[in-house]
Amino acid sequence: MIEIDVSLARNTGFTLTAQFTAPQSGVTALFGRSGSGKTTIIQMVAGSVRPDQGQIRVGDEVFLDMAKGIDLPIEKRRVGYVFQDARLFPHLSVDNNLRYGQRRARHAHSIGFEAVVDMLGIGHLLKRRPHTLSGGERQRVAIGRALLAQPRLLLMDEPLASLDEQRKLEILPYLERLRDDLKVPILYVSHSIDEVLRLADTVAALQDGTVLACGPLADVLSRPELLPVLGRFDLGTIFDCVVKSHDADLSLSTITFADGELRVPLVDRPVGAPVRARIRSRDVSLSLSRPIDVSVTNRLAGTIGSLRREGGPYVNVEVKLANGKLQSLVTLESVDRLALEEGMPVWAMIKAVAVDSRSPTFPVQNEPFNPPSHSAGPNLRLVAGRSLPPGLE
Ligand SMILES: Nc1ncnc2c1ncn2[C@@H]1O[C@H](COP(=O)(O)OP(=O)(O)OP(=O)(O)O)[C@@H](O)[C@H]1O
Repeated sequence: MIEIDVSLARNTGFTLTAQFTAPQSGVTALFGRSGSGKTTIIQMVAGSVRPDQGQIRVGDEVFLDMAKGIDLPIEKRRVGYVFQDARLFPHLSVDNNLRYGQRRARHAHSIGFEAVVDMLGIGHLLKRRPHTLSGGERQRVAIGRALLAQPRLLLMDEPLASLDEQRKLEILPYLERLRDDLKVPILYVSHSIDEVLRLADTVAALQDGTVLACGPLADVLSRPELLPVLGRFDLGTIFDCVVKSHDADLSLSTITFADGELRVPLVDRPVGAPVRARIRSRDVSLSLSRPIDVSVTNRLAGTIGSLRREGGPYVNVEVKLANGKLQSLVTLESVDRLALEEGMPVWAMIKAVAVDSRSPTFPVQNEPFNPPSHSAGPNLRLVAGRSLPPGLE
């Protein structure tokens, strides 16, 4: 396990009191708004910032124990650090930047040069100097350099933050390969829910220097405590699913999870592949009877677990499914009209286009789903089996 229990009062008035544990495997995202203390925590893990009090342990290795006077020097911590900007040596070629990382390794080389170059797709860049690379290429080299120092833990501080959307999409698959192919645990700082959703196994959500929640991604991202971090309209439910089938004509896939199936916009992964589906609470509506003549594709039967009044007209309804649960954000008016109460059976309805499905293993849909344009008309006709009504042609 990675165990962090630290406190620090900055002279700027910022106070950090963070306690959480994360598995010593996979990606743990430190997620929160700007200024919540994410970077401060990883600087403490790296050893460049010392807390006033606390302990940091990674597996058997105690990095820091202020009470016992233990403060392992930076070089003995064996952590790799990737910053927002690549910070490569400008006078060295890509090859020599990577070799520099390799020379810093004080341990047996389990991560080989060729493997890293191959995994990050930087073989063709080896002779080039950093200033001739794109931002995304530079970041891939920086990651390679950090990995070749054979870290026991990789710290990544918003490694995509300085890149435009296109470059981000370019680099995400490499990060996914890193996560899946290497056994190096990663602490990943981000304030992007999309990145977290795509990369993280565990999430520690921070606000104003405290950890609001920490645990498996699906569990943490659906917790109401996350409201200040995610905002009301981004709270939701995450299901770990498997691709069951594709319907290319309709541009839809069917994915299955513990509580049934969902129809979602076509997922670019083979049948049998794992995908994560994220359903925002605001995209889930409720019905007391089995919905028949509605356009909504996905319907799940459950019972109301709880109703929680939010600010304004909103009520968050937790719907218990046979195995899991689903959050729905409705108005107080609807709660009154349907006389919703705990224990009541309901149908939860989710539009197919509202399900954001991403692969925890490989890129799926990098772009938000765009509703079909009129050129998708033939497919729509296929669904209906008849001509579209005038005006929709
Ligand atoms: N060296 C420093 N001295 C004093 N205060 C600092 C220092 N570094 C950061 N802070 C303050 O500590 C707080 C947390 O900063 P930190 O960089 O950890 O946040 P963050 O969550 O990583 O933010 P961002 O997403 O913007 O990078 C902020 O209020 C910041 O102003």
